Order: sequence, then structure tokens, then C-alpha cells
Amino acid sequence: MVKILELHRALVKLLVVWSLICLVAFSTVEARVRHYRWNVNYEYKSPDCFQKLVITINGGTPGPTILAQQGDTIVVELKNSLLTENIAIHWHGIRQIGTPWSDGTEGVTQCPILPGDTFKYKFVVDRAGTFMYHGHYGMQRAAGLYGSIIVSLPSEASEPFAYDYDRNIILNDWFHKSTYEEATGLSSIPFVWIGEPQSLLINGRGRYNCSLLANPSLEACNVTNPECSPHVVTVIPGKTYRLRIGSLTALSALSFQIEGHNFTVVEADGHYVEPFVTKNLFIYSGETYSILVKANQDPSRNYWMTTNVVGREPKTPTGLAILNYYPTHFRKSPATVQTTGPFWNDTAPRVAQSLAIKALQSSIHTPPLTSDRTIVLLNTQNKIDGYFRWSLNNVSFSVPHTPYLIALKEKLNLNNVFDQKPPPENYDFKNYDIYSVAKNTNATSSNGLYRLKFNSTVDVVLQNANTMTANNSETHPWHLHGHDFWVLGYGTGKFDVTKDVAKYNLVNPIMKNTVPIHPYGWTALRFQADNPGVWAFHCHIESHFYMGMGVVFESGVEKVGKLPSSIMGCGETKGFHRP
Ligand SMILES: O=C1O[C@H]([C@@H](O)CO)C(O)=C1O
Repeated sequence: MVKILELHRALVKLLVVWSLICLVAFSTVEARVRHYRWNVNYEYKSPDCFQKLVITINGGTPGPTILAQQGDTIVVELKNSLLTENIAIHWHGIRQIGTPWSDGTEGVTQCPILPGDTFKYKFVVDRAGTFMYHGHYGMQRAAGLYGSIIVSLPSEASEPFAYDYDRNIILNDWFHKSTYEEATGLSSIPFVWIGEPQSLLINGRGRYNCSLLANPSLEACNVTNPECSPHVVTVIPGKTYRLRIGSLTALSALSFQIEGHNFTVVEADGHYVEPFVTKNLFIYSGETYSILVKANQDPSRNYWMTTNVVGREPKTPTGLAILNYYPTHFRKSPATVQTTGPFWNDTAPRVAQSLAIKALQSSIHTPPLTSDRTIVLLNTQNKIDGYFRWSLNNVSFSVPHTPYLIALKEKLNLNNVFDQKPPPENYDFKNYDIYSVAKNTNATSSNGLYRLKFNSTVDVVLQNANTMTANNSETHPWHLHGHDFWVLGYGTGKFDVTKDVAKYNLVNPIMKNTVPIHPYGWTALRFQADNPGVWAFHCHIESHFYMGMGVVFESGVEKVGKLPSSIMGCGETKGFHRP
């Protein structure tokens, strides 16, 4: 009896200790600091069956998904284990309010992380939604350095739509050349273009036809390699799935479709969309969408999820993944032909989708009705000293060696850091013919900066034009760091301030962080310069930014808090000691 009592007492003690452990563990969740340790490396991988060197995080590409709740603090301790290469990682769509030094933009907000170094990114995910992260140094993103960030609502809040399960899908295009070969070609005379991708990846998996190789026996290319078996999303019949889809392509605009299923678009770049039903989702590099798909088709078979290149003449096979209906075997290939997307050169449905994306009625955040300043940016392809470049108002961007954020905040000698002449706010509207190859294709290069009055409202009109090839105008996805902007309008031809401003949507514009300009078209945005820092705004096509297609905005830098010394160490910041 005594023994039983002792045992009982011991059990009660154990229970109390266990409850205390649980309480401590629970309160750590409440503290909401999500700690990640990442090791970045080069490894041989075969994402599309062709083996090449890729950049991995903890052994994978895409890297680990960051799962968090609104308001959480994310800490990523990143060890650069690349032998001879620097790194910086950008948290795409996270505004970095109060932590502009964690934006991860090499040359703008930080010095690159040296090989062997460990760098700590620390920031708050202030808004729920679907976001991404990726390399922002040279062309590293295209080497495989990317992944997803999923931020859920606070526990007490609920989404304005119903679904049973959540899955994320990240789309990418894949090139067999190394990013060094690509970058060298882009900055050489004669110019060597990167060409079209060899394959399209869905969650890091694609399929290259190895027999297309000049010498298949000399290459490590194997279509039975499990690393390149298609990604599978298993669904339970009758359930509704929220697919969070992001694109981090280096070049391609994509369409995405699910054989036999229509779906409803409900979120774009972390903002609720007035729902609309479609069978093709067009997605540009840097964008994210949530779509709702109901598993309401014949459950005795599987269905293809497909992605195709649009906007450029496709030379890349369709990217494939499998929508697997439980309990059908997940490797059972769908018997039907793959769904093909719309014609690659049919711009109309893409413009129609852009126009269809409006803020959800119940969550409209209306923009200020007027702006304090309008910057018109003419997007052109040019030459500088015979090198191919892209320019805005004839000025091609070059990344400075000393990050602006440090130079401005610490009042370094700015003349040594970036060009002091501000870039132009407009182009020669009267005389420039956007439909022809420019008469004079020469541009100049600068790393001058647009300095925006803190808290002012800024309009940016992105104006597309003909490239240096006759009858050609490309699609460019533009991404703004540190802010979301309202998308006020899209149009075809030349933006005319006297007519087009009156047509702006000031009622229910969607807020986004990435938006396309369509061929020969314009896109108008408005944002509030209310986030102290220095922020890049650029074309999200990796090679286009590398070739100068970007600008930088500064606003309220004097309000930025104490910079961590870990972001310093390059250019003029070398040996800098705070007085
Ligand atoms: O920057 C680019 O260069 C090529 C082409 O214009 C010249 O080869 C292309 O398609 C781009 O987008």
C-alpha cells in the first residue's frame, strides 16, 4: 500500500514537472522567435535530371520553408560555406519595418557575407501571406538559392475564404550553364545572351530530355534519378486546397494550370483579392498567388499540374507536377495529354488578368487620392561602350561597392560611394517613339539615388518600349523592396499624364510588391515612402537587373536605428568605427 502511495506521489510529481516543461515550451512559442540555422553550400544536384553545381541550403534547393505567424520574429543564422563566393539573401515581400539592414540586398543594405562567415538576419513578419526568399548577390538566385516564407494569421483571426489544407508551390526556370558563365556572357563583347531555360521546375523538380545533349554519354543526365521525379500534391476527394504559388524564375513569365480543374484566385503578394475563377494563372517572377482548388474530379486517376513559358517564344518543355487523388497511387502518371497553356504571344489574356486583380471588397486599403511626386521610368534596352544594358530614362544602374544604407546613415564621404547627380524623373515624352528601335541606343551608367521625402506619396509610371530588336517589346516584372504599392492602372502605348491619371483605379486597387509591365504598355503604381531606409526597385528578371534595370529609393534614412556592425566591412565601410 505504501509502495502504491509512493508511486502515486512520484507520478503526480512527474506530472507537475511535465506541465512546467510544457508551460515553458508553450511560452517560447508565445515569445514567437523562430530560429533557423542554415548552411549554404555548393552541391551536385539534378533538379531536372541533368547534374550540375547548385547552391543548397541545409542540403536542399529550394531551401527550407519558413513557417511563421504574423508578428513573429524570424532569426536566420546563415553560414556561408561556399568556398570562394559571397552571399546575401533577400526576404521578398517582407517590408523590414525598423530593420532595413536585414533586407539582404548586397550593395544597397549590406556588405556581402564572406565565405566562412556566419551572418544573422533578424526581422519581424508583420503581415500574413505568401512570400519568398532568395539570393540577392550577382545572379546567385538562379543557382538555386531560394525558398518560401508562409506567414499565417494570428490565432484569433480567420481568412475571408474557406479551405481545408494549405500547400506551397514554387515555380522556377532552370539553366544548365553556371551563373558565372551567364554573367560573363552578359558583360562581354560580343554579348552572349543566356537564351531560354532548359527546363521549368515545380518545387525544384523538372525534366530535361537527356537525349538532346550533344554527347549524352559524357554527361551525368539520368531521367530515372529520383531527384527529378515530378513533385506530387496529394489531395483527398471533396476537400479544398489552398495552393500558395510563387515564381522565382530567372527569366520566364509563366502560366500555371491544373488539368480538369478551374480554380479561384484569392491572394496576391500577401493581399486578399476579390475572388475570380480561372483555368490559367499567369505569374511573373517575384509574384505570389493563393488559389483555391476543390478536389472534385474523378478520384480514380491523377491530373497534371503544368507550367509553360509565355511572353517569350518558348523553347522549353512544359513543367510538370502531379495532382494525386487519394487513394490512387501517387506515381501513376495521368493518362491524358498535358494541358497546354494559352498561346505564348497572346498578350490579351495576360493584360486581362492584370486588370482583373482587385482588392477584396472587405479588405480595401484605399490609396491617397493624389501624389506628391511622379517618377516616369522609360524601360529601354541600350548599349554603353558597346556592352548590352537595360536603362531607365537612359540611365543604366550599377550597384555601388559601398552599401547606400551604411554610407547615408553613418555619413561617410558620399562622393566616394555613389554618383551624386540624381537620376532623371522623366524621358523625352514628345520625341521618343516607344514602337521603334531607338535612333540612338547609347545610354549612360550611374548609381545615383532617388531621395524621397519621408512619408510622401510617390507615383511611379513604368513605361515599356521597343527593345533593340525591331518589333519586339518584352514583359518585365518590377519589384519594390520595403513597401507594398497600389496598382493604379495598366495601359497600352504611351502613358499620357493628361489623360491616363484620370483613369486610375482609386477605389479598390490591389496592393502588391511585384507587378508586370506588358509589351508596349505602361503600369502605374503609388506608394507611401513611410519605411525609413534605402530600397531597391528593379526588374525581377535576374539578367536584366544584372544589366542595369533598376533604381534605388532613399527615404527617412536619418530615422533608421543603430546599424549592426555585421553588415559592414566592404568599400568605404572597411575599418569604419562609430564615433
Ligand atoms: O536582355 C536581353 O537580351 C536578349 C536579346 O534582346 C538580345 O539577344 C533578350 O531576349 C533579352 O531579354
